[in-house]
Amino acid sequence: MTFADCEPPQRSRPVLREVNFDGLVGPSHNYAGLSFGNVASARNAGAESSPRQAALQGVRKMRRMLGLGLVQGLLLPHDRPFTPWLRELGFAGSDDEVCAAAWANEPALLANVVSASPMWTANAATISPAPDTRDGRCHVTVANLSSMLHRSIEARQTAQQLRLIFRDRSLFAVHDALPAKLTDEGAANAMRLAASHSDRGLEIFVYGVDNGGKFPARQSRLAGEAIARRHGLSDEGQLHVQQSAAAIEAGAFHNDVVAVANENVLFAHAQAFEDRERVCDSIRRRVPSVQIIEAPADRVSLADAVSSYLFNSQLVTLPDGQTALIVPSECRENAAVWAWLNESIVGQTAIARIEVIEVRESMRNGGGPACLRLRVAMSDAAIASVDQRFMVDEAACDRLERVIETHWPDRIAASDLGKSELWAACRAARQALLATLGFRDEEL
Ligand SMILES: NCCC[C@H](NC(=O)CCC(=O)O)C(=O)O
Repeated sequence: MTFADCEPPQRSRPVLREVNFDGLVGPSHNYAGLSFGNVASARNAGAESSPRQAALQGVRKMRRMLGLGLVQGLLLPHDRPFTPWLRELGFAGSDDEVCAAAWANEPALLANVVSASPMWTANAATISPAPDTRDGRCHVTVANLSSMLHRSIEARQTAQQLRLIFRDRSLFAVHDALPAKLTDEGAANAMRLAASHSDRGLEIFVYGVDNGGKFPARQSRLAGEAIARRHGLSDEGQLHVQQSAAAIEAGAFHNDVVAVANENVLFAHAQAFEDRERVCDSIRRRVPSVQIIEAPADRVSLADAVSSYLFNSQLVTLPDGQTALIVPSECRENAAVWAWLNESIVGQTAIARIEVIEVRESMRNGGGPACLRLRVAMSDAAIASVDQRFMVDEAACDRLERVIETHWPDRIAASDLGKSELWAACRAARQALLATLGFRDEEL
């Protein structure tokens, strides 16, 4: 059965466009090696970071998207070091005393509340656009990110921002994070396939299973099922798929390291899913117009997919209807990946065009172009309803660059994490950003 068979014809169906909300890289961006199973994070543990370069690379990415005619939004860095969390663990005194005591007690505790990990907004929430849901609203579930300690701290502040952005409750429903045992990493493990953004879609939830491998599975099946239920998806409109154990073992800690979808195009590694044939058959049955573009393992190994982040590209529809793949520059540096893309993909498949962008600072923590954005398909009325301080145009990029250049630390070395100068610089930088964008203290 396809959607066309079971749906009444939709009258005056609004046109939806995708908005990408990029996470602005926070002033505390550093390499503390906190994400077990994320090979880039482990490899770069202890290296010196450049928060300023990282944030500027992010703004340049937003400019590129605007230049392509796409709609761009942003999510803000969280309060760091996040002392309320340390206080819950019993540390007391002034903010600096709390941080110093945590550092002296166990440096990793402080590293957790300093991490700039909210930049990867593909993990902020899972989105079900309006055409997919029973009540016709766009549903949003904040991710609990409970697999990794540093990321489990994010949900509270993320929820606060998403409620500010999606404030019109006739158009949006923002749900709190699921209970921690239902590990949920948000949109990085969800894909949507539909004839177009405006049509009713098939939402694919990809979960992992822990079966004695060396790396943890970070998304539970129960989380995807709970999200589908609370968002009001139909049975035909959801599919729950197991990520392949081989992909997790190769370092694909989220599905978006091995697969990405846009409208009716699915771009994936042949070893992305546990039961590939069955998954592809169910997708083809439910979305008859789907085009599945697969990288065979003999052209692109899982190791190449993970090191180049080929599938962590943004797959987008340009205003002229063409499909473009926005790849990280690491793809151009990988001979096998670059040859396959140019010989077999561009112009030979639905992917008409490739854009190369550089987000190297984020990549070194395992976050590519797709990790840095939360995509939300919305009608123009819904776009107009969001808090416009979270929408980005060229002038906003100019303002962001100025505040980053003035306030973001140039470098952070591992030993800097315990220094009060760094904590003060991070607080001041965020305050300057909030003031620049017109936020009052009590709002965030
Ligand atoms: N979607 C990309 C997420 C990358 C993220 N990296 C990190 O948190 C690295 C943090 C550190 O090692 O400091 C993660 O693994 O969740």
